[in-house]
Order: sequence, then C-alpha cells, then structure tokens
Amino acid sequence: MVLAKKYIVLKPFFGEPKNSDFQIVEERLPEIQDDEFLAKAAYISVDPYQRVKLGDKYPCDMIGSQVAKVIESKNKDYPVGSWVMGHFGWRTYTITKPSDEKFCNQKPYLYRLPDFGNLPVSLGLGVCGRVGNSAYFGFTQICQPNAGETVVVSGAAGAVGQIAKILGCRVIGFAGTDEKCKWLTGELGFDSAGNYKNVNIADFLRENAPNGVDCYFDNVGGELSSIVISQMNQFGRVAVCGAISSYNETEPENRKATILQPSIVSKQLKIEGFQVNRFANRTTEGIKQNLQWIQEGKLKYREHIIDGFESTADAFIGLFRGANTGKALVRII
Ligand SMILES: NC(=O)C1=CN([C@@H]2O[C@H](COP(=O)(O)OP(=O)(O)OC[C@H]3O[C@@H](n4cnc5c(N)ncnc54)[C@H](OP(=O)(O)O)[C@@H]3O)[C@@H](O)[C@H]2O)C=CC1
Ligand SMILES: CCCCCC(=O)/C=C/[C@@H]1[C@@H](C/C=C\CCCC(=O)O)[C@@H](O)C[C@H]1O
Repeated sequence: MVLAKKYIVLKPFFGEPKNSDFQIVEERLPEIQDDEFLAKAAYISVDPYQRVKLGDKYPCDMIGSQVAKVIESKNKDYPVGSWVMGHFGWRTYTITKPSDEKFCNQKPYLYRLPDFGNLPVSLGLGVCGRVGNSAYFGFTQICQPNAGETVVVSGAAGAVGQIAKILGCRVIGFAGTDEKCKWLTGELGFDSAGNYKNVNIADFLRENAPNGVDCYFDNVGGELSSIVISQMNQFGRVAVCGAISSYNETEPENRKATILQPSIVSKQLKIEGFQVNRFANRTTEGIKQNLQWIQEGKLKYREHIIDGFESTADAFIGLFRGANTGKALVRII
C-alpha cells in the first residue's frame, strides 16, 4: 500500500497566492489494475497559468504537471523504470493509465519522455516540454519571423529570444532584474535587454529598436505591451502567450492599459493569442527541435530548482515575484 501526499486548494486565490490557500493531505492508493501504472514524482512543475486556470469548485486538487518514474506497472507501454510527463497535479505518487485523464483534461495528458541523453529528465517540464513548445510554436507559427527582423520578448528569460537569435533576428528582451538582463545580453546573446522595473520602456525601445519592432512575443500584457505595440512596424505580428502582470490583480481599474486599436489599424498589425495545446499533435516535433538546439549548444537553459514537496506552494508564489531565472521546478526528494 502506498501513501501519497497531494496539495488541495482550499479557496479561490485572492491577489498573490498564499500558503494558507493550500493544504497537504494524504491519500492511500489502491492496488494497480490492468492497464494502470504507479508513478513516483521526481519533479513537479509550478506555472503561472495555475494561478488563473483552476475551476470554480473548492476545495479542489491542485492542477499541474510532473515528471515521474514508473515504479509498478500493468501497462506494457509504461514499463517499470520509464519516465513520464503527466498532468497528475501536485502529488507524490499517482496511479493512472493513458485513457484516464481523471486528473485533468489537458492535451497531451500523459506521454513517455523521449530520450534526453545526458540531459536531465527535468527538462521535460521546461525547454523540452510544453514551456519550450510554447516558445517554439508560439514564436515560429504566430510571429512568423524573418531573418533580420527586430523581435521584442517580454518575460524574456526563456527560450523565445534564443530561438529568435537562431533564426537570425535582432532581439530585445524585457525582464525584471538587472541580473536577468545581464544573462540575456551575455550568455544568451540578446542584442539588448531592459529591466522593465527601472527603464523607460518607450525610450529604451526608441534607442534599441530605432527602426521599429516587427515581432512581439508577449508573456506579460499590461502597459509594457501597449508601449511595445505602439512602436511596431507596418504588418508587425504579436504572439500573445500570457499576461502574468495581471494574474494577481484584483482591482479592475489596475487591469487597464493604453488603447491598442490606433496602432493596430495604422500599422496593420496581426495580434493573435495562442494556447500551446493547439500544437498538441506536434508535441514530439517541438521537443526534438529544442533538444537538438540544446545539444548543438545553440539553446541554453536554466532551471530554478527548489527541494521538497512541502516547498511547492512557496515555489509557485515565487513565480509572481520573479524569484526564478529559468524554469521553476520542485524536486521531490
Ligand atoms: N499560451 C500558452 O500556452 C502558455 C502561456 N504561458 C504564459 O507565459 C508566461 C510565462 O510563463 P513561464 O515561462 O511559465 O514563466 P516564467 O518562468 O517566465 O516565470 C514567470 C516570470 O514572470 C515574470 N513576472 C512575474 N510577475 C510579473 C509582472 N507583474 N510583470 C511582468 N513580469 C512578471 C517574472 O520574471 P521577471 O523577473 O522578469 O519579472 C517571473 O520569473 C506567463 O504569462 C504564462 O501564463 C506559459 C505557458 C504556456
Ligand atoms: C489569461 C490567462 C492566460 C493563461 C496563459 C497560460 O499560461 C496558459 C497556459 C495553458 C497551457 C499550459 C501550458 C504549459 C505549462 C507548462 C507546464 C506544463 O504543464 O507542462 C495549457 O494548459 C493551455 C493553456 O491554457
């Protein structure tokens, strides 16, 4: 008999998520049945979307993905010892099967990790998982960049800007600390990077993108994005990936930003939101492309790893304070 631990969310988040919104409970797992396997969590992913994508019934199990190792199995496609990515929520042990989807209806719900060679399995939650695929497909398919174009990325400490450099673009990033900006222009090769907390965004862009912006990959929304969009070129393309600047905001007044329509019309812009699930049937293609770029030394990654299941809520809260540089993960020890 296995005793699992899982997080439940007691009430809707209000403002920044708090430890008191969560409770850890224990669950006795039954014996596995035909087609099922038992997986032990190795890494749990904490993600901004978890702040805004819970349902409306409380208490509820916390949603989320994890990389886990199969430790008991009655499913030949998931033998003991194999590594999986699954949307099991924040929990230590899971019994499931491919047709299950009892933990959520995410697509893809479950898959075996491709062979990452010498690289860590934790990449399956970051650059070689759906986060990396959001960058790869969101940027290439929505922004449709051309070599030589100027690209701006907000929430820039991820893969998008690097992919833009690989594709021959000029890249400007915005991030929330000077240390992150130094990493962007240093190791990652961005052409420039500004700390959105202490630069004048409009002046910074006029100086660093004097010929205007062709593509904007928007992770944050709000006024920063309105300013970037106001400096776009004719027929510019915007991929709206997220709006983290608004996720903890409870006052509707503070969710307002400068009107976009004058820029959209006069510059004939294309602005398109996307959810990475749209590219679910190309999951392996995206993972393999990012993996290949890592192996070729063209794509670098950082992981922000916090140890211990009991630290998962803290790791999640840290996302909204910019505590992570790179993918935020909890290692289950
Ligand atoms: N459309 C889709 O399918 C997907 C969308 N997303 C979205 O992409 C975005 C980035 O997610 P992800 O890469 O997982 O997370 P990150 O690893 O980029 O972590 C979140 C980062 O957001 C920044 N941030 C926090 N608060 C604010 C704020 N008020 N204003 C601006 N930046 C802020 C912080 O960095 P800093 O120090 O720079 O402030 C923080 O480190 C989110 O908006 C998320 O919702 C993610 C996955 C899929
Ligand atoms: C205003 C709400 C905007 C929410 C944007 C956002 O972040 C949406 C994301 C989900 C996405 C989650 C995808 C990747 C997370 C990475 C970790 C993982 O779980 O593998 C997917 O669920 C569809 C969008 O809703």
